Amino acid sequence: MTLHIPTLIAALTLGFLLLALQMGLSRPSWRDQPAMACWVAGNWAMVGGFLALIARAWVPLPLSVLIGNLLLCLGAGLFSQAVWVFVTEQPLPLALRWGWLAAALPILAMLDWPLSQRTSVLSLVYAACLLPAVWLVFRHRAAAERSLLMVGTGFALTVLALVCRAWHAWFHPADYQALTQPSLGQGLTFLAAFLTLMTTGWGFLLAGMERTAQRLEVLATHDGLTGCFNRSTADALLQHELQRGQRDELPVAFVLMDLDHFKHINDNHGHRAGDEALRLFAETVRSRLRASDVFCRLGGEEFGLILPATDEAGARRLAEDILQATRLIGLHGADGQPIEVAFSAGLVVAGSDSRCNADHLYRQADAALYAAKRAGRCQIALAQPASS
Ligand SMILES: Nc1nc2c(ncn2[C@@H]2O[C@H](COP(=O)(O)OP(=O)(O)OP(=O)(O)O)[C@@H](O)[C@H]2O)c(=O)[nH]1
Repeated sequence: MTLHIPTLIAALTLGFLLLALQMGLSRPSWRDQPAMACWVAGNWAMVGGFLALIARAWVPLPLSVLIGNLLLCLGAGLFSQAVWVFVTEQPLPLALRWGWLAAALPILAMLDWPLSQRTSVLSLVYAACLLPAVWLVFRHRAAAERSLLMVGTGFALTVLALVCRAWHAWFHPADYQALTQPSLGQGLTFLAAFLTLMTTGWGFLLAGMERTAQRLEVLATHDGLTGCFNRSTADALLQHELQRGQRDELPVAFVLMDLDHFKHINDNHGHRAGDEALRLFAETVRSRLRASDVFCRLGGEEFGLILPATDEAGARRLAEDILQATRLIGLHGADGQPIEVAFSAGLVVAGSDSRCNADHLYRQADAALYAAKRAGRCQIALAQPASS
């Protein structure tokens, strides 16, 4: 059995071309997603590389070898760079970019080498271009999207196929007299290397969609400014925790916090300072919570804390601690003036035997908060124990 190499090259060229066209046509510009833009560029480099290899029937062989291999090397480097940008959200380190350029230089020196030796060395060069991406994906596997793990695995298989091709070309030079020579070994390693590389493109697209879906989910459930859960998520979580508390016979505390004289911060120091106060307050609170506590922004400068398995004494201790820490937030206005940040809070505890619902608890906490404001602010008021 042999594999017809010109047919393989034509099929792979078409495959990369279709992928590049689909990615290019699905969006006029990937400028806001540099990783995808990089992958699309890599696809075009692959198409160009294969076309240059095909063109050896009409152009001088050294030109076809030089341009074809430079473009294939560039394509592999761009795929690797796309994964790097996707995972780290940083541009590729300069040293790696120069490293890839240096990796492509031996092509110049190999123009008059026998095809078998050139194939062997170039296969290792392509593999080296992909290795940083494989290393990066598996290093970040815990945080990486599942589809990105498929990309990393695809790259690893490509590297393996390229190493096999390098080995095969070195030890079976008779199979590599010409690129179009019918040979099972040459055809299989060629097909395996470039087919795995092409299919990682679909995995990369899926990883991009997976990340977009995750970000949309965070946007739908969280507040963009502070990173807290938003109001609708808070309502659902409070109801859920109340039901769990009743089932497990454990109390659930709810603390409703409202920043004091927040309008003054906005009016005197501007909305940016107001936003910064909200962000710093959220950070201060978050640094004091247990993993099971739920922190949410209920609107404007009003925040809620849902504390499962927490009694009144525990909730009050935590709220006092947060109040003290909030007063130590060192925020300054543009004029250098210190900005005082403090809050008033209403605290309510749903006992393990109470049957109250989230609305009821919220109303009680709100009444207690109102009492704290009327009593002079910067304090925590306790509501009557919640019951149905
Ligand atoms: N900077 C900023 N301001 C906000 C945001 N959301 C709401 N606000 C402002 O927060 C202010 C709330 O003012 P008030 O409801 O009078 O509350 P307050 O000044 O804290 O008064 P007390 O609660 O009685 O102490 C309003 O000026 C809103 O415009 C936000 O996301 N960023």
